[in-house]
Amino acid sequence: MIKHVFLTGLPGVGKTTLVQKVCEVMVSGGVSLNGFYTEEVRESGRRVGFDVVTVTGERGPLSRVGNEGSVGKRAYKVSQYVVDLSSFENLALPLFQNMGEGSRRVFVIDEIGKMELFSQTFIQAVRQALDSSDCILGTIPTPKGKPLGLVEEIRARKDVKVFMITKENRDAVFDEIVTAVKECLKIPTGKKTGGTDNGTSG
Ligand SMILES: Nc1ncnc2c1ncn2[C@@H]1O[C@H](COP(=O)(O)OP(=O)(O)OP(=O)(O)O)[C@@H](O)[C@H]1O
Repeated sequence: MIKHVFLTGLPGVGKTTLVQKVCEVMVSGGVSLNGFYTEEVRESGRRVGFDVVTVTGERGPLSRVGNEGSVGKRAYKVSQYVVDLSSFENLALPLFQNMGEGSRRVFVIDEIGKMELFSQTFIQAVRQALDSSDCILGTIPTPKGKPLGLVEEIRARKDVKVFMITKENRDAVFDEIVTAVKECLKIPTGKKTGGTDNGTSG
């Protein structure tokens, strides 16, 4: 029985767009939504960092091009970006406070990547969320370089379905993702279910 759905794939293949489209369908079917997206921030056509944007539209910086000094004590670097962990935690962590209290709720976690994983509190919150009754619709990076502990845990769970997204399959796989999320929420899909599925589709 699957409880959560994650999309993986190379940067820019369309994971966030798919999550947003799936959420639109779910909301129009009466499902409530919580969680956050990560959005790139551009200035004069150049990427200068990433913002965290909650599903209700609150926004704050996750990272910016710069040096550690510009963020203060709790700053970490990923490539040329300095991660503003306090800002990330202030915006993202409160969203996890009422996990599993609503019925038929999708919790968006876009994404669980290197920047977000500097926060141990976030890691603990995601672990709790995985064991709550909310359906997580999240994104994780493709395996590359050093394994990211929590991401490996997610991939290994029997109650998680992971879809591998490519530019070629991103339109075709949409209906399958909607069906998987409905299964997590126990919304009838007209499709027979059976056994556990931890496969990587696509
Ligand atoms: N089905 C689609 N058809 C056309 N363009 C698309 C489609 N899906 C996404 N795009 C475009 O591709 C770009 C990247 O999409 P998106 O941000 O969803 O990718 P991503 O995989 O989430 O990227 P990242 O890993 O960097 O967050 C965006 O400009 C988006 O508008």
